[in-house]
Amino acid sequence: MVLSMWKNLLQTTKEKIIQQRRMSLYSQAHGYEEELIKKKFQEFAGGSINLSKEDNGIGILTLNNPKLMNAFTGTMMLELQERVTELENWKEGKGLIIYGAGNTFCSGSDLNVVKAISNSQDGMNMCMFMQNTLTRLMRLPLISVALVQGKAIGGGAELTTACDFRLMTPGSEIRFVHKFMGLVPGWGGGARLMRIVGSGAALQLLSGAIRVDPERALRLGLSEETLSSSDEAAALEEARAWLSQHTEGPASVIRAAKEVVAVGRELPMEAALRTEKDIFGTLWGGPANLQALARRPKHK
Ligand SMILES: C[C@@H](C(=O)O)C(=O)SCCNC(=O)CCNC(=O)[C@H](O)C(C)(C)COP(=O)(O)OP(=O)(O)OC[C@H]1O[C@@H](n2cnc3c(N)ncnc32)[C@H](O)[C@@H]1OP(=O)(O)O
Repeated sequence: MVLSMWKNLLQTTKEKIIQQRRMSLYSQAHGYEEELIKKKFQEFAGGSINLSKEDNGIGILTLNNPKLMNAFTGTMMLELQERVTELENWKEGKGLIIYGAGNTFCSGSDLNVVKAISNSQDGMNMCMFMQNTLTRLMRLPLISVALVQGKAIGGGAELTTACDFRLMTPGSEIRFVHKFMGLVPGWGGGARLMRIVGSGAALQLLSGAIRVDPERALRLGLSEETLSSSDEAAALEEARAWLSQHTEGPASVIRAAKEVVAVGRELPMEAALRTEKDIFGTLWGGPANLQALARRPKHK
């Protein structure tokens, strides 16, 4: 009786955590017209967003539109949303690598789309669509890495900030070129960049549209490591090896570690502490915890 009540409580807590994570920032109440912008995106087809889920719990998300330096067409924005939903439902997942096809990361929105939706209503809807998607991406219970080869420009630079970590290859760059477009970031990249590098550095990168090479990125704490290879397959292998160090272990524990950090990053202290308590409760007395107790490991 007590056990079944405990199990029910645990289940409710888990559902509450999942619901919070998947919540969209914008709804109709904010003037957001999702169906309208989705219909518009359908008109601008090309490229794809591909996902492969590996047995080791690492997902590989490929931005695939190399003839436009992996710029986001309308259908790619729609596919990104679908792949994020797929990743939210991937219970065995522990990590995610995002990279671009053809040795370059992503050059932001397809400028043909930008031109065609340059009115205010479409622009706001596109902004809210991408903020919703990238916020859900950031909150995935997966440790995520942007593998930056070649260029991450505009919206591409913004996308890297929705990942937990950035790894750069020699000669690559991250550049917020928005000011040259008469804009500021609209996919949430400004707010996220500020939290990664601090307000002074973020302001410099945005106002100067500064080209951030791997050395500068390391200094700023924008990049975790400069990989040794610029070759696509070799760099991907290096990124896999880097990420594996952090994803080794039971999925329940790795996912919970990411969730604790994700809520700590976003919520005020008291709310973060309460959520941490809920996440802790999903692990305490669970299989990984009991097995560890039985093994009595020493951490020398
Ligand atoms: C504001 C933000 C948002 O929506 O919120 C955005 O992301 S706006 C988008 C911000 N991104 C940009 O403004 C990127 C503009 N593109 C560039 O600066 C450059 O193409 C680079 C990305 C630096 C790459 O230069 P690189 O000399 O290596 O190659 P390239 O210029 O020959 O590019 C190869 C082909 O890809 C196309 N291409 C590159 N980026 C594109 C983009 N974002 N939209 C549409 N086409 C694009 C080029 O026009 C070219 O096609 P053709 O050979 O047919 O000419």
